[in-house]
Amino acid sequence: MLSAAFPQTTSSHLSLNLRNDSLACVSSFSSHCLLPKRFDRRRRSYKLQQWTLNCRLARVKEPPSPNPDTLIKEPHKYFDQVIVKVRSGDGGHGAVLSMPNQSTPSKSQGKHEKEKMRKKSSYKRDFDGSLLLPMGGHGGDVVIYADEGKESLLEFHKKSRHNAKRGGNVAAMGVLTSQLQNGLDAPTLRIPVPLGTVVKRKRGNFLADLARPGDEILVARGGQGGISLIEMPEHRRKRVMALTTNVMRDENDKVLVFGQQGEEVSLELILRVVADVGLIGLPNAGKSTLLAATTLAKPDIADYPFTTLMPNLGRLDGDPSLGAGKYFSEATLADLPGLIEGAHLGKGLGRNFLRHLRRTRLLVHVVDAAAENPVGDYRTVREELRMYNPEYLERPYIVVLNKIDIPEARDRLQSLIQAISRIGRDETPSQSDTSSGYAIEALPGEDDHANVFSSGISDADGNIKEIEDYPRPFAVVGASVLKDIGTEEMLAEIRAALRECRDINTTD
Ligand SMILES: Nc1nc2c(ncn2[C@@H]2O[C@H](COP(=O)(O)OP(=O)(O)OP(=O)(O)O)[C@@H](O)[C@H]2O)c(=O)[nH]1
Repeated sequence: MLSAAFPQTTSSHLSLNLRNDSLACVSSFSSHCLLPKRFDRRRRSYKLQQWTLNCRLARVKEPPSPNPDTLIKEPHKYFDQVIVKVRSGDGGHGAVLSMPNQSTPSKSQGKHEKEKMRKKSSYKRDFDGSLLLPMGGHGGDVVIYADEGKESLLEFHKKSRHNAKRGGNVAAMGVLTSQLQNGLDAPTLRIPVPLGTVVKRKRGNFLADLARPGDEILVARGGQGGISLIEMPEHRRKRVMALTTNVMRDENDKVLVFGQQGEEVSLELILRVVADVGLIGLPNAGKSTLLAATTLAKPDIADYPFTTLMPNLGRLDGDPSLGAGKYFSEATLADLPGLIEGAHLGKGLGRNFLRHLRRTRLLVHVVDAAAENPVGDYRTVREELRMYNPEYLERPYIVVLNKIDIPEARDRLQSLIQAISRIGRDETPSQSDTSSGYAIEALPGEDDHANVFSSGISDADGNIKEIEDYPRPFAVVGASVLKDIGTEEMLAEIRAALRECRDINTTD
């Protein structure tokens, strides 16, 4: 159970423990938990005090796939997936106006007085001379955009409703004057999300993949402002209609004065980390320590599992030995939360985290070389990847045998390197293998699990492929990222593998 693995010190949001067996929601953290109020069977969600958690059952087809029966009944907390409701602003109202009482200038009035009167009635006019009547302000649009400064979707769990402002009304006292202005347009509500956020309609329609800084999408258009109408007694209408068509004929016309309503949409935001390198391994292997040692990132590090609950990103500098070309070896590293056996079935939040691998082009397997069975641990993680999406096993990767500052690890380093190097197909991935596996961009709208049963899990004869049937690592290196032993060699291997991936990609 994940609950057993969570330490007391984890933040309050971890106190949620949601089981979705038999579509029942149970809390095992009784002292911390927000208790569910009721289950909405149609939406498969529970309304909690402030949060809506979606117990989505994975869509599955056939063994060895996870299916609703085989899914591990673990707490699911979608740190990187959230439903939000946005509402654009209503349009401001126009006004029902009457023409001011104006006496027609008599012949006896002087030129000066006539000019004064003309100025007084110099209403705003269109190019054809017709009167321009003021309009209500446009309601605020809602735009979601990718912002480099944002790291997670957590804030949307706390605040899931976002409303744009309504447009301003025409501020009129009922009489048309030349000073009348349009109602103020409401500002666009711009909602920042982390790079790599996929925006979908709640019912599944793909809208956008905000992968690059500045990518944005208009998700709700603000309502149009209402128009203004001139109210005139019947006998004077003819004259005014020569000036404008906006003359009120009967009471029903008043609906035109009201601003259009804004639209409300429910959206699903899904974060897929955009990184060149994905760090994977069992909890406590030292992934966060590796990230902190090689980049400026400051992930939480502790000697209990699941310290990392959100992918942390760090920027790896280029290789100085490459001179001007060093920038080509710069890369973003993502420290992904630890995988455990059964991750592909949802255990330890595994399915949530595994999807972050899809935009990486190199995997770095971090193995605790001081653990009881490092080779077994390595196999466990490979197996989880295979079960989740076998194409991840076609991706280039290197293995870092970490913690070699510990004597037991150091003593068996060579035998571990040999054992791990032997596991897998004796070739580097071919171009045909990589054409699908290395793709850094996901297909828009493609479901995360859509590839699980693609050709990768079985060979041409339909035989299930084992770990041994997938490529071997580019390199297996020993290091202690904590004590800075072998870090440079490890970085050199990561950069070399990255260059290799780039070369493969450019020849595709
Ligand atoms: N002796 C030794 N300890 C290390 C080394 N690298 C990491 N550790 C320790 O191992 C523990 C776990 O390290 P993390 O970096 O949090 O491990 P992780 O893989 O990110 O763990 P999760 O967040 O659970 O996935 C911490 O106490 C680290 O100080 C190392 O090279 N040598």
